[in-house]
Amino acid sequence: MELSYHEKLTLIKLGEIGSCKVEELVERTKLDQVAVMRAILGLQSKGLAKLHEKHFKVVKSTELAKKYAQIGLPERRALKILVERGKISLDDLKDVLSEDELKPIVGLLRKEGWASVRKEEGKLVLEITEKGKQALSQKRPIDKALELLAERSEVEASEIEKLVSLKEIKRRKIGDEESKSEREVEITEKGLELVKTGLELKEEVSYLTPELITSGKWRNVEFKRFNIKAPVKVTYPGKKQPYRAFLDKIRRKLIEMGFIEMEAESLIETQFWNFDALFQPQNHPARDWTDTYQLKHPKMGYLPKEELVERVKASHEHGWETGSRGWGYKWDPRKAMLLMPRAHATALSARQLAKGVQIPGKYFAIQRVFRPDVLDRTHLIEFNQVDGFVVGEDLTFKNLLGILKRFAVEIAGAKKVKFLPDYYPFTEPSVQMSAYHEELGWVEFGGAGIFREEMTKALGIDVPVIAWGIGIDRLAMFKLGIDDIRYLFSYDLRWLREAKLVW
Ligand SMILES: N[C@@H](Cc1ccccc1)C(=O)O
Repeated sequence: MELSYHEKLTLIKLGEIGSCKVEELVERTKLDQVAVMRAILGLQSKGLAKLHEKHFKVVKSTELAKKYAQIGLPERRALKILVERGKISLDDLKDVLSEDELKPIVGLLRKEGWASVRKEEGKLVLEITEKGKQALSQKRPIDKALELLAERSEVEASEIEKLVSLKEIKRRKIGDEESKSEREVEITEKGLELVKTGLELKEEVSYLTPELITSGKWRNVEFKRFNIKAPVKVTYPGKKQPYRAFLDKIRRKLIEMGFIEMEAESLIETQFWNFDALFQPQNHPARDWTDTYQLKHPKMGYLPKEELVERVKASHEHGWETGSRGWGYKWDPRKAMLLMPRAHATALSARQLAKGVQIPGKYFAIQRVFRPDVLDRTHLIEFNQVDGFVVGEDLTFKNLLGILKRFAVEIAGAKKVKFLPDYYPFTEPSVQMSAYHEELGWVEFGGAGIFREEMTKALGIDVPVIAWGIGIDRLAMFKLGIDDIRYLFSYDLRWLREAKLVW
């Protein structure tokens, strides 16, 4: 049987006396009250000790009791005078009794049979009796009760009641009644046996310290077991915003998979990087104000170095050196300069390719993007995309599907994936990917494809680039257990405190 150090110590001490009050065990073990109680309860649950709770009444002495113990009860004080003088009037008692005490004194003395009472010349006269003469040297039960109370200040009611009634104590205002309980512990047969067979009392420690290790003392101590299932007070330590934590986990995963994070300096982009560099024609309907936001002020930004702009222009107009015929229209640099909040994270991929990349190389970005929509439970005008690409000599469409599948498994925890043909102006071929989620069913996960040569060549890349863009907010909703996408940005303290992130 496994006993804690406190339990062992308590059991050994209890074994020495068999049974005692909890307080006594506190004294004997030199542990604090809480530790002893916990040990006793532990021993009790193992059948080694029993805790009995006793309820009883006590009488607590009052200030008056202490005073009376010194100067004597009123009737005794009166008796003293009587004994001295033999015969007195009430006035003679005024020096030794207060007004309150004076009132009932005649009745008291008579009841005790210590004095006879007569009227002489219209005045009450008290005269000592034989009994009265003896009384001074005798203790009545009430005198004994008073002594007890004065001595101990708290006496078990049953003890007092052997002398006088509690009613009498109260009437004389020398004691107040109070209920008390006392806990007594008793060792059981089983406990006694265990003590007899000898318990090894090793020092128990709760914390492993450097000193314990370096001194080698750890060999001689016992490590306290923690009950990690014990209920505790709920606390809300500071933590990351749940959605932020989710995004950070995705970032971590991608970094672990060997991806390099792309930089994004701002949320604002020129149309050049959002569209033109991606071979998206200037008359493409997605460039319309209904599909993207436009910046009112300032309206325009800067284009990159001329050489690059020229290549992009040539690609759009006639396909440049790619063998493609391009889109066959007059490319307008002023349109490319318009500023907008970034509408997809693929803009960052274009920027990275133009900046230069490691070949082979893998890149990603987690980016806030903006698109006009009507806000509701499942739509926000801003959301997050994870975009990325892999660049390398021999990459094929098959590699793309393999990577996407891995993503769906690693990021979404999907068991199955499905690819459907799709269209994007910047990829050929293009696919749309859906991931099967146990609870959500088929979830559209994102788009992907091989970047068109008209795009990559203009950006200075001569090898295949496979690319994808994934929307992760629906996944976040699921992981965070919410059914309203607006909650991702909620200030609701309760949600912020309690939202769980199970990866
Ligand atoms: N940018 C596309 C996704 C995509 C990225 C890269 C390649 C193909 C498609 C979107 O926002 O839907």
